Amino acid sequence: MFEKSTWIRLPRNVVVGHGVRSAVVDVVDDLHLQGRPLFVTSPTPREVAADPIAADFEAAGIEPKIVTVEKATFDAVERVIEVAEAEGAAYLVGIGGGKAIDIAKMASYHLEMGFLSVPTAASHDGIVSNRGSVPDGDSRHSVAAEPPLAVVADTATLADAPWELTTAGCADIISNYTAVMDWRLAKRLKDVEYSEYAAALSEMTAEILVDNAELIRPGLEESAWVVTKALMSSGVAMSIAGSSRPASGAEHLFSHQLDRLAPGAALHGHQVGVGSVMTAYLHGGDRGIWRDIRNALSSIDAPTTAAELGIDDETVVEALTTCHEIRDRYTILGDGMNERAARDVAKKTGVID
Ligand SMILES: NC(=O)C1=CN([C@@H]2O[C@H](COP(=O)(O)OP(=O)(O)OC[C@H]3O[C@@H](n4cnc5c(N)ncnc54)[C@H](OP(=O)(O)O)[C@@H]3O)[C@@H](O)[C@H]2O)C=CC1
Ligand SMILES: O=C(CO)COP(=O)(O)O
Ligand SMILES: [Zn+2]
Repeated sequence: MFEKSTWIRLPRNVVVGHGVRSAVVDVVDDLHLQGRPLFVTSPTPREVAADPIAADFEAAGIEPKIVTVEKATFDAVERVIEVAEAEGAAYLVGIGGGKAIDIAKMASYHLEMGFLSVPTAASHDGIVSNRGSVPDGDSRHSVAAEPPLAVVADTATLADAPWELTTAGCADIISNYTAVMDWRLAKRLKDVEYSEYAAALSEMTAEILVDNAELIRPGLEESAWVVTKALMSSGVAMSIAGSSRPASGAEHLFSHQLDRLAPGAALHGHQVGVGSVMTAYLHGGDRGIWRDIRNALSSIDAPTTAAELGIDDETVVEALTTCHEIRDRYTILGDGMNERAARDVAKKTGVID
């Protein structure tokens, strides 16, 4: 008997483009959301987007409450939940980079309340996904969270954000190549749950981004457009899969371990990009696609070496040899690399000297 079932939760409205920030209030209306919103933001995004959006709401007769978070922590999620309850908020709006959006996403999951994602940085593919990532003890990887009811991505705001945030978003997408290789390997060796649609979408997203790499330049609003569409597509692949598998393999394990060993040293996307160069080598050896990945990263100004990440060589080796323990996710790292093998791959790919 056929007993399979699936439940894919995707945003109902996706609005991307120049100046669409002013459409948030219309999106709320289109979704028939009633009552008082709670905006979750962080300091810079508050200035560049949350305050102007609040003014639009006020002009429409809606008085939003705003909470500003400084760090992605569970305390911050708790505080947002408390304020939402105390103020009788009807829905949340996450306005900012990954920090603000993840906190809003996780608080709304707990509150069983809808939320809207309004990214101010094209820095990673969590802007549309059903995954939230807030450090919890030693753990750094994402967990299930509320997917947004809508995403409103203003390319004018995204293009004005620091360039390295955009290159981090690009590198997060380029790393989909190795994430999918790991997922297919795990399917073959461990028969893990696998979706060919999600894998193909994730791969195609990386391919389209690489094919359009010449459009990704600082100060070009079109870059924000190309990258944001790719981030959306990658987030949708995760929602179809019901896990971060299509966009997170061993290169993400490596990055999560760097977050523990060298907190705050580099951006998520930049770390996964460098991880992807090395795990591509592990998959395909010298004739594999590791050079293509490295060249794609270089072409959009993303780091390809430990030095460019601002992380020392020994930390890279330590992360490579220990990151398989981070979570129960089978990848090319298997049950772990020894130090000699880790040093070898990092040297052969030019990540360390
Ligand atoms: N859910 C998921 O699947 C994923 C989640 N993540 C999580 O996302 C976070 C990383 O995302 P990231 O966006 O880099 O982090 P942040 O939200 O911390 O943003 C990075 C920096 O950019 C600033 N910023 C944001 N928007 C603008 C803007 N328009 N102009 C100027 N500065 C701006 C922020 O300012 P300020 O300091 O004032 O806030 C901050 O200093 C991590 O917490 C990570 O764990 C990462 C990958 C996937
Ligand atoms: O960053 C992600 C996808 O790009 C989410 O992956 P993780 O589940 O490994 O945190
Ligand atoms: Zn990522």
